[in-house]
Amino acid sequence: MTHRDPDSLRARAGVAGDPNQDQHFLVDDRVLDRLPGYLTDAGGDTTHVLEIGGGTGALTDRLCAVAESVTVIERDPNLAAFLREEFETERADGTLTVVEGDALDVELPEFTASVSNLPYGASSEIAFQLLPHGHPLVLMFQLEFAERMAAGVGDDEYGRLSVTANHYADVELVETVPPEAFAPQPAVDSAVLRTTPREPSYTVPDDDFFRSFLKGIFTQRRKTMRNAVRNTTHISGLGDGDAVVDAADEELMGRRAGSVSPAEFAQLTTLAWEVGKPDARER
Ligand SMILES: C[S@@+](CC[C@H](N)C(=O)[O-])C[C@H]1O[C@@H](n2cnc3c(N)ncnc32)[C@H](O)[C@@H]1O
Repeated sequence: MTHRDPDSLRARAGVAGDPNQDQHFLVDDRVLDRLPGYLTDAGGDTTHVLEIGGGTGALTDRLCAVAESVTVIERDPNLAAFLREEFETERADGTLTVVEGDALDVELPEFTASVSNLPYGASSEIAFQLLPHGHPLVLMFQLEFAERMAAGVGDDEYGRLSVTANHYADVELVETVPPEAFAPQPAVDSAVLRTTPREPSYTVPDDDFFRSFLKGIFTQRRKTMRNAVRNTTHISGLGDGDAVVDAADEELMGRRAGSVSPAEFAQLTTLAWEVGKPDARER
């Protein structure tokens, strides 16, 4: 199947792309052609694919070819107007809906999967808004961020982002993408992550407390867990860090956060919730 040419789309839209608005359009056909495959090869449901940040529509075009329906959200009014005009046929036959607005403000439609080349300035917020929906995602990020999301325990990049993302899904880095694949070119390499939703193998008593506990601990990743728990009660909201340290496993308290698995963090969170008097319990 022939697809719309990314350079012709940019020419018809009459835009160069504004890096200050996170506008880096994909112009490499091979990368564009591979992106929907990361979803369909893994059996992802293409009934309703959500794309965040449509730009000039090069990816939108590829998604319309594989999905029953697509909704694209685009913040820039000029680009949203261009998408409406360029994809008039797809809109008329019900394949495509164009939503003009900020992905962090608009109400997201029901979707079965998302494939998006994310605006990097909001990629973390958008990813963590999408992950709890429990659908497969194929998302382009800055490489460094993608590596942190996909890292496993013991890896250099393992941290709060890895544990939080792993709570919702298996995360794989499927492709790194150089700056030359985009126009205008970003300053850094990019990477595509595929997330496959699943229930975590552990439970936590309160998701918000789990997140703030992790946030606190990983600000002190070079310290022992003992000191990290004690020193970060202002972030985690723990009333009594010492009680948690006293009740927790000695060996675990002597380690550093980078070697503590998501399941061990969950266990410690449960203990902290029970003995550490977190603020969140009072809500
Ligand atoms: C990295 S570009 C990707 C464009 C296109 N999908 C492509 O691959 O060529 C990100 C797009 O998101 C838009 N954008 C930036 N911030 C946004 C936000 N908060 N909500 C929705 N769209 C946003 C930008 O205007 C830009 O068109």
